[in-house]
Order: sequence, then structure tokens, then C-alpha cells
Amino acid sequence: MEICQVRHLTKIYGGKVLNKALSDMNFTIRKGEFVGIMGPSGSGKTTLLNMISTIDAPSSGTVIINGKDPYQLKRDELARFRRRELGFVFQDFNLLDTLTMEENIVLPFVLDKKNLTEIEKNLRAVAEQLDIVDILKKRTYEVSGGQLQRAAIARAIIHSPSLLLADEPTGNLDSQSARTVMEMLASVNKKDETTMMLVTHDPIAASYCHRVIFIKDGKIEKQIVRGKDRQPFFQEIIDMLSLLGGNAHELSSVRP
Ligand SMILES: Nc1ncnc2c1ncn2[C@@H]1O[C@H](COP(=O)(O)OP(=O)(O)OP(=O)(O)O)[C@@H](O)[C@H]1O
Repeated sequence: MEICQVRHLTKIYGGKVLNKALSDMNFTIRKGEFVGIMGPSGSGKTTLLNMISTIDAPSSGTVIINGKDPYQLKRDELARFRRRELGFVFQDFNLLDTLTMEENIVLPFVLDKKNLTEIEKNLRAVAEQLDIVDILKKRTYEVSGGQLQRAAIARAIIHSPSLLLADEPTGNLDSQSARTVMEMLASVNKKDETTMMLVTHDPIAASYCHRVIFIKDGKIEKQIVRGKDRQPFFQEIIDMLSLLGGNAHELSSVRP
């Protein structure tokens, strides 16, 4: 089953000079897949993420998520679609400082007017899954970056979205916390069959994906698929980044 279909996706930004940030892009993400998007700075990763996360409309082409074209929906339908079908994980966590971890996590559910028993049941399940039961009553300034990101993942999956979108989720973390966060994402993907798309510059994070799509100048340059082991996949990613004009030499001391 296809969860995300990108068809002939093109984005041209206006201004004095027209800028074609995405050019006739096509790919599909199937249910339960964990797909990484990589590419040099300015290649169109954020633009692509914005189209799929329904933040910015394409100039032409379509994005179909779970069988629906979000850009055909009315405003209130789109807000509901975003809340129900999508989950978001960001580099800077996007948790509210005035709320506790558990209040942050259940917020999308409360907005969707779910009943209290269902909220509590789901909260318990995701908190155990992400190993954050002990910090649920704490606020953002009382916990570590890794714990904040695990709470953000809990918030992103509590409503079982069709597609989880992660934008540089390890960007603000030390290497050990980054690894833990990626292991948690991979385990959520495996256990719940949550379909995931990860945009990242981090080759270690990308090595947890099943498949990585490399983009350059708004077009797909290549896709690589992981075999059984992560180590050779990590090496393939590094090689591909260096071919694309990435910064492999800076990463030569990095080990997955
Ligand atoms: N709002 C905008 N208006 C005009 N041009 C834009 C806008 N947003 C992005 N661009 C241009 O579109 C192209 C793709 O940008 P985008 O931000 O999608 O790249 P990226 O791969 O996410 O880069 P980075 O890795 O540095 O975040 C770039 O040439 C950029 O300058």
C-alpha cells in the first residue's frame, strides 16, 4: 500500500529571478517504509518537506497522502487532515515550555477532542515505548535534549499518523543521544509499522533508514536501499555524499 505519492512535483519560487527549487520529482513511500532524504545545501530538501507536510503548495504536480490530495481540501479539512494523518519531529523539538512533557505529548489528541480514557491509554503506551515515563511531569528545562526529542517523537506518534515527517531530528543532539533517538525511531517504525520520512544531513541518522533518496538541484539523483547491515549502508551514504559534492572528508572519522 502506498502512503505517500509524489508525482511530477515542481516548485518555482517567484521574485526578481524565478527559482526552480523542485523539478518534476517522482517517488513513492510504501506503508511501513522508513525513507531518508539527503542532498547538498540548497538542493530542495526543505521545499520538498514543506510540500509533503502541506505547509506550502506545489507550483505543479501532486502529493497524495493516504489516498488524499491535501491541496484539494478546504481550510478546516486541511487542518484536520494534518492533525490526523501527519506527525512532525523537528530539529529544535518544538515543545511548549509552559507545559509538562505529558501535556505536550497529548496536545494533538486534546485538540482532536478524543476522550480522556483513550488519551491516557495512548499516553502510557507511547511513554513506555520511548522510555520517558519518569519525566512525564517535568518541563522542558528540566530534561535533556535526547529526552526532549523522545517526548517530541511520542507527541508525533500518539495519534498513529499515516506518515511521520522528521526534519533533522538529531541536529541538536550529542552523538550518543542522536543514536538513541534514531534507535527509538527505528523501533517505532518496526513495531508499529509507522511510515517515516527523514530529512537529514547526518549520514549516521540516514543509515537507520530502509532507503535513502539523494536529491540535487531539485531532482532525484539516486536512491540506495539498505541491505541487512547498517555499517555498509553508512559507507554507501558517505560515498554518495562525496559524489554529490557533500562533505565526506569531514566525516571520515565518523563511525556508525
Ligand atoms: N521562500 C523562498 N523563496 C525563494 N527561493 C527559495 C525559497 N525557499 C528556498 N528557496 C530556494 O530554493 C532552493 C532550494 O532550497 P531548500 O531550502 O529547499 O534547500 P535545502 O536542500 O533544504 O537546503 P539546506 O540543506 O541548506 O536547508 C534554493 O536555491 C533556495 O535558495
